[in-house]
Formats: sequence, C-alpha cells, structure tokens
Amino acid sequence: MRRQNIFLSPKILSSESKLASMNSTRSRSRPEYIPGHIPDPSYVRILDTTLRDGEQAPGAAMTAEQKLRIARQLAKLGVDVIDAGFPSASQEDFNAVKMIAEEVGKKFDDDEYVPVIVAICRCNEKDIRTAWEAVKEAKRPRLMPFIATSPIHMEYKLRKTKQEVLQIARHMVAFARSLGCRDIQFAAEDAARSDREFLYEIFGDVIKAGATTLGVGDTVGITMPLEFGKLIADIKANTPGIENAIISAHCHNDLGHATANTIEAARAGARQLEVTINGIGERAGNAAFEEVVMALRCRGVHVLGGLYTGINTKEILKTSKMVEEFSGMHLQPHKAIVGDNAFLHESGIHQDGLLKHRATYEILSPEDIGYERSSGANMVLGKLSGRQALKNRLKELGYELKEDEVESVFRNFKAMAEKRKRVTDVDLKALVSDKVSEVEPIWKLGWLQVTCGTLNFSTTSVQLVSIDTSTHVACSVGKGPVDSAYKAVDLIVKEAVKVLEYSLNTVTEGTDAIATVHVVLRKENMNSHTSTLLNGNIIYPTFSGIGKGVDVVVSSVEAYLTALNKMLHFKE
Ligand SMILES: CC(=O)SCCNC(=O)CCNC(=O)[C@H](O)C(C)(C)COP(=O)(O)OP(=O)(O)OC[C@H]1O[C@@H](n2cnc3c(N)ncnc32)[C@H](O)[C@@H]1OP(=O)(O)O
Ligand SMILES: CC(C)C(=O)C(=O)O
Repeated sequence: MRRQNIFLSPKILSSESKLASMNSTRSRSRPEYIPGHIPDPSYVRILDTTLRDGEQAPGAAMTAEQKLRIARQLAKLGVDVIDAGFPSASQEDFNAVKMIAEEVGKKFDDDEYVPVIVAICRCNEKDIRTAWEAVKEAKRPRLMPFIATSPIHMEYKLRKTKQEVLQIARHMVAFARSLGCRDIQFAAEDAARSDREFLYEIFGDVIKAGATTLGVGDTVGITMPLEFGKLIADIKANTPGIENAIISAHCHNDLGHATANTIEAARAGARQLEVTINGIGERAGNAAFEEVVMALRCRGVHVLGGLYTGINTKEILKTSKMVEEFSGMHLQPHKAIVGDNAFLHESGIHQDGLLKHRATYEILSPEDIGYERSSGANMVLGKLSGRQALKNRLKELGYELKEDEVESVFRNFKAMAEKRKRVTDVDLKALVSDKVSEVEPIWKLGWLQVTCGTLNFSTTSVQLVSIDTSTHVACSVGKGPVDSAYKAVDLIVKEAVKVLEYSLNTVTEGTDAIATVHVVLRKENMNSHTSTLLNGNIIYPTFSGIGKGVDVVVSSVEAYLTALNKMLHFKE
C-alpha cells in the first residue's frame, strides 16, 4: 500500500494570528532520500537516537522487543533516520539492531518512505564489522563510526595524538565503505570542544574517504546557542568537500540548551538533527524530539526561513507515552509539549482569555501532537480559577445557573479549592446540589472513641448531640475505623445513604499532618421526581462535606456529618 507523504508546513505565529490560521497546513512531499544530499534545501532530516543515546540514560535499558516496538512507532512518526543502537555493546543490542533493520528498515507501509537504520560503532574494524552485520539487510543501512576529536578526549581517554586520530578516522570510514556501506555518518565526539582547524581537516578527510553525513557533537552540553550555531556555520564554510555531505547536530542538555542549540544549528546550516523522545539520554539527556520538531513546525517559516521536517506530529504523544513506559523515565508534568500539564490551564485570567480566544494562551493545539479534545480548552479548576471557567464547566456539565446561584457556588467552590488541589466534576455537581450551604447542624459530634488493629475489624463508640441538645450514643463494628464510625453514626441518624466519594489528602508533612477528608453522598431510595434529567441521565442531588484535622477518623466523621446535615435540610 502506498502511503501519501503529506507533511505539515511550519505554522506562522504573530500576535494577531489566530489559532485557526496557525493550524493551516501546506502539503510538501518528503524529498527523495540521497545519502549526502537533500534535494530541498529547506528540508531538515530528523535522526532519532532514543534507542541508542536515549538508552544511555541511567536506568533506561530496554529489551530488544521493546526497542522493536518503539522503532515501529518511530517509523509511524516519519523519522528519517533511526539510530537503532550499538551492536558491539552486547548480543541483545546486536539482536535489537538486526531485528529493527530487517523489519522496520526493510519496508514500512509505503513504497518510498523507509527510514534509514543506523548502527553506531567505535573506530575499529571489529565494531564496524559487527555494526555492518547488524544493519546491512536494511533497505537504507547506515554506519556511524565515531571518534573523539577534542584535546582532552584525545589525550586522556584515547591516549592518541591528533595525527593518529586523523588517520584512524580516515581508515575506518574507508573500511566501512569497503564492506559495501554507501551511507556513512562520521561523528566527531566532543566536537564542540575541538580545535576548529582540526575539525575542518578531519571532516574534509572523511568526506574524501566516503562519509556522507558529519556528526557534530556537543557531547558534554557546554555550548551556548550562538556558539554552537557559529561552529556549524564555520564547518559549513571551511570544510573541504562539504557540498557532498550533510551536517548533523547532536546536542546534550547539561546546561539546558540542547533544544536551543539544535535549532540554532539548523538555522546555521545543519540539515540533520539528532534528538530523543522525551529528551532522555546520557546524564541530563539530549535535545528533545518533540521540542525540536514542534519548534520547527511552529517557528520554521517565521524565524527559520522556511525549514520543515517530515514528521507526522500527531504521533508524538503516543510515542512519548510508549518511551516513558518502556524506559521507565517518567516525565515531569511541566515537560514542554508532552508533559501532563503542557496544555492545561488553571488560573482564572488565563482560562477567561482562552474561553474568549484559544490563541490568547495556546501557541499550539493539543490535537497537533495527537490529543483528542472534545470541546473548548483544557482547563483545570483549582484555587486560582475564576467565575468564567467555573460557569463554563458547569455549563458543559449541563447546569444553567442564575448569576446569584453562580456567586453562591463560586464562594463554596473557592472554599473547597483552598483545601484541595483540584476540584473535580463530582465536586462541582456536589456543590451545585448543595442547596443548603451553611445550615444549622441537626447533628453535631459529641465524642468519638475508636479501636482498631490487626483483627480485621474496628469498633467505634460515638456520641452525637441533636439540634434539640439531646445526646445519643451508639456503638458499631466495621471493616476499618472509618467504616465502623460511619456505621455508628448511621445507627443514630437512621437515614439510608450512599457514599459516592471519600477522599483523604494531607496538606502538611509528617505523621501529625493535617488531613482533609472530603465526602460526597446521596440519599438512598430517593424519589425520582427530586432528581434532574441531564443529557438523558438521572442525576440525584448529592451532598458534600469536608472535615479537617490531625485525626483522620474524627475528620472523616465531621465530613460525614456535614454532608448528612445538608441532606437532612434538603426538602424532597
Ligand atoms: C558519546 C557517546 O555517547 S559514545 C557511545 C557511548 N555508548 C557506550 O559506551 C555504550 C556501549 N558500550 C559498551 O558496551 C562498552 O563500552 C563496549 C562493549 C563498547 C566496550 O567495552 P570495553 O572493551 O570493555 O571497553 P571500555 O568501555 O572499558 O573502554 C572503552 C575503550 O574504547 C576506546 N574508545 C573509546 N572511544 C573510541 C572510539 N570512538 N574509537 C575507538 N576506540 C574508542 C577507549 O579508549 C577504551 O579503550 P582502552 O580499553 O584501550 O583504553
Ligand atoms: C558519538 C556521538 C554521536 C554522541 O553520542 C555524542 O557526541 O554525544
């Protein structure tokens, strides 16, 4: 089956632009794959190294099967080059690269698009042979012999002179070529700290020996964006034979510049960018795939002179989740593009702006990376939210409230949000149905005594004080302290209720932390005429209560009594 290679052009952003115009797309075909040349000068190849440098993140080791699954997904993303691994590292790594080369690298679901599969190797014959054995069955196999070129690496790590390194590089590229490999990426490790003239010389020599791509590594993530861009521009201007090779940028994130350096490299002439999904990689990681690709898409036309990639961005989220799961490298919620909070808005002023026009606070839409969104903006209700967002959510839930009702719900919402991190839809429904917000309690807690332990049951004795000041005592057994306490209360109050939600959060630290308990309940056997029909579903009034204190059982009973009192005041 032939897959149409339609690629989204970069989006134009300006202060007046609307999100809709940002989403406008222009179709472009992926240029034909020629190892040392890209027919369209604006096209930027993406080399994904999640399976190699990404796996170098401490603790991120993946099985061969997991790597194969990720490689399949990388092909769906439309990655140009997959750095599949280091075949000499172990038999498992060899097998993984071979499987990827023979499946993902042979044929995808398209006659034309097949990702290049690359295997990395040190500059010695054994590594190169092993790497070639692993990738040679791919339709587009590539070898990546690398060697460090900086004075510090050559002197202390390799214990070799410049001349020796130069000679090794030249010979090893020629050796790779002699095996039949026509696509060779020579990588200069620690290029960023290397002597410029030496880099021009070694790159010029390996091009002569058959290299088609030159890897420029900011291996220790030390450069500033402008510095790295200048390095790329200098290599482009001074390397003999550079017109026969593509410059590739490989940036680490030690100073948090990896994405910026990579983009700057593209601006300066690099036409292959090396990235990892979620930015995982050795130490502080690598330039993040999703950041680089979305930055090019978002700003490529406007700031970068029309640069574009062949990435199907709608597959980004899925790939990110897969890599997070398989590598065990969990994302911080505020991670750019793929973090859980990347498209969420909590504060009232932002939410109001979004409701009026999404582009006020969204430079990308979540759908661009593969989210499905049914309506409006992604908003979280919390203590910083305002009336507009609250009204909007209530409306989405089917409630049309009058202004004074909104005010009352808003007051209670703020009070609840102060104590809880998030206010959920169930909370909102409870707030709306709490027709009685500040009621005189019909039942108050007198005292409470609980025993619990390892015998699988707990007992509670409770005294409640009625509105008429009479006192009532009951005892009950339950599965745990809260269960026995609620059962004891039920014996006195004598109302059939159903607890819909019980949650307990601590707001301070330590074993004597203040706990906040939130309970939502409804009356059992309620007449259906007291219910509301919402979108065809019967919604019964629900009642909520909050209890707060160092004793979780006492807090639980207080929350329960508050909800019960509201329910008892509610006239059916
Ligand atoms: C910048 C990067 O990210 S490069 C990729 C880094 N990734 C990895 O290292 C992961 C895979 N590595 C491994 O599994 C192991 O290191 C192996 C199997 C490759 C090698 O293991 P060993 O043979 O035990 O060597 P060890 O790792 O201890 O030391 C590396 C050797 O390679 C040499 N070496 C390092 N880089 C190169 C190079 N590019 N070309 C040739 N030799 C090199 C070192 O000088 C050292 O040689 P020495 O033992 O003669 O001093
Ligand atoms: C060897 C190259 C590609 C590398 O991983 C680096 O420089 O960090």
